[in-house]
Amino acid sequence: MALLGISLIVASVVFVILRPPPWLWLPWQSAGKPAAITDGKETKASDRDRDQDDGQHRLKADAPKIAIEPSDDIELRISSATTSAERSSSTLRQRKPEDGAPNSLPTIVPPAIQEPESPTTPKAQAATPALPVPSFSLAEPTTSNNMMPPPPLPSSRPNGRIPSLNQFPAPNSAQRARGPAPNRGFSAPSSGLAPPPTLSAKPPKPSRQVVLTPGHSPLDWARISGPSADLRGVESSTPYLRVTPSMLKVQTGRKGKDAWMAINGKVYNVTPYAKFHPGGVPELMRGAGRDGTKLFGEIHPWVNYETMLAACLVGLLVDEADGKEGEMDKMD
Ligand code: HEM
Repeated sequence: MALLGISLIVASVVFVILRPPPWLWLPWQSAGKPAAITDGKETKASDRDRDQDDGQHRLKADAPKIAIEPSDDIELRISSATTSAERSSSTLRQRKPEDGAPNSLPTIVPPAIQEPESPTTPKAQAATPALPVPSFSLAEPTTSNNMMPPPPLPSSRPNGRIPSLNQFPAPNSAQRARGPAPNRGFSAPSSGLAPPPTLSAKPPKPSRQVVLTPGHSPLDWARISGPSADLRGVESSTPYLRVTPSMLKVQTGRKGKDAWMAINGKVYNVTPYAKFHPGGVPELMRGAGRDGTKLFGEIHPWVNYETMLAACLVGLLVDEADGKEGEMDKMD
């Protein structure tokens, strides 16, 4: 008898384990985690029968407990499209299972915000440039096709000379055949843009002019050596002399005698001019008692000595024989 009772108890426990009554799940479902959403297709027939047996009580208890289990299968996708209504909408959707099984969970898609077709106030949108904006950097130069190539490097010049423009006028032109223009100097045929020889020559020597004493400026000399002045240092009634080299040689400016100087066949008494000479007295006396034509021309050929020394003209430089003839004529 006791064995029969124990067997019934064991059988009841086994039955309860195998077929648990629905009321046993209520405390667990309310206190534990929410029940998983199950699809009707996957529900076993026995479970459907059990649910039907539970009646309205089971439906009321399970209906509000439909929830979404937070799991890795649900992702939040925010669309960044800017051209449609999806721009400002976010879609919460369920990812399909990897194994290709049918989607068993419902998809929850929030309603998209419908923008009006013609908004009253236009929205500002970032203008999309038609062409890519070029960017500059100090990095290595790229070989992109839309970039302007660098300028060509200057070709190596032979002899390192600066290139010159074409010669003008052309060598075979009629203008060149007539010769250079008057008063324009002579230009080298191959000069091009090269500076004229006067600019490319050596720098001029430093000035050797001296400081003249007061009252001996060029203007003072011009004033005292006017047309009516006679600075020859001889008798005013004496005509122009025929000066021989022997006569000239003793007029050195020393021993109480005036300094005479012959320039281009004319003999001048330069003693009155000595203190007015910009080059100084010693320089002027280098040509005293001799023919100073060459020396004068080497230093300042541009000086108009004939006008400046007109009042100092003594006579003409003649040969010794011509001087003798003059002496003979004077005696006759
Ligand atoms: C043959 C003898 C002569 C010698 C050695 C001589 C020497 C010199 C020297 C060294 C100078 C300075 C040049 C300079 O600026 O660096 C000079 C200037 C000058 N000399 Fe003579 N001279 C002589 C005859 C004369 C005579 C006869 C005259 C008179 C017309 C004269 C008029 C001048 C004038 C006007 C200057 C200033 C030139 C200038 O500023 O460009 N010289 N001379």
